[in-house]
Amino acid sequence: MRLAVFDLDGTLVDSLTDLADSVNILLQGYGLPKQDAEAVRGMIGDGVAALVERALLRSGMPAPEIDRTEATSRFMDIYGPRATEHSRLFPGTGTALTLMRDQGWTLAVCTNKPVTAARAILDSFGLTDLLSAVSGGDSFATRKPDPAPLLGTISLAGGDPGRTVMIGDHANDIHAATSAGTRSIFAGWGYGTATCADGATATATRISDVPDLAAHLLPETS
Ligand SMILES: O=C(O)COP(=O)(O)O
Ligand SMILES: [Mg+2]
Repeated sequence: MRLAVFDLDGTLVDSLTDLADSVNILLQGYGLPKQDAEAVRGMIGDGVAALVERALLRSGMPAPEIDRTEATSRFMDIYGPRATEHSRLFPGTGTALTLMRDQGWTLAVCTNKPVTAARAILDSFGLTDLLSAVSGGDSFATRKPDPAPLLGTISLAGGDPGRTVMIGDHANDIHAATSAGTRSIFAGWGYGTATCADGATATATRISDVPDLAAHLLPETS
């Protein structure tokens, strides 16, 4: 079988506005200045604790004046209920995933976002039934760029790294794929910068290009 493992934020879902709004509600609660969405965009990709840490630092609040664990839990309380208020699938996502599933691909998600939030978001967009495995930043002992969560997701989906392609918008996704021995497609429509594509097997500019590109990287009969 052929397996396609997708990243979530910046790859399947444009979640920037809800993440930025939640960051700003958190900062406001601490009496700190707001951050614009473009700044928050560069903070996404290493999980929620890193996002909170970066936002606090950028707002001028160095450790240890605010308890980071408490701030992260506050953030999740804020973000949880509003995670799909403005978030939308990138155009063509549902069609691309359905097409790949119909072409015989097994599909999975490996995100650094906490898995409960990831599952709720995937559910709200009706994607859960298409996916054989979903893992988050708290599903395994480590997060991307470590290959372990990707390898764990591949195993949960019943796949094999040599027959897997990872699709993601961050250098973490590409590095995890390289270390895990999978092919990779850099999601050029997401939140990463051009250098995040370094080392990727291929780059796509829109998700609608992924089915053909993935089939080219992993032909059915190879
Ligand atoms: O939670 C994050 O920082 C981003 O998650 P992602 O791995 O889906 O891009
Ligand atoms: Mg991402």
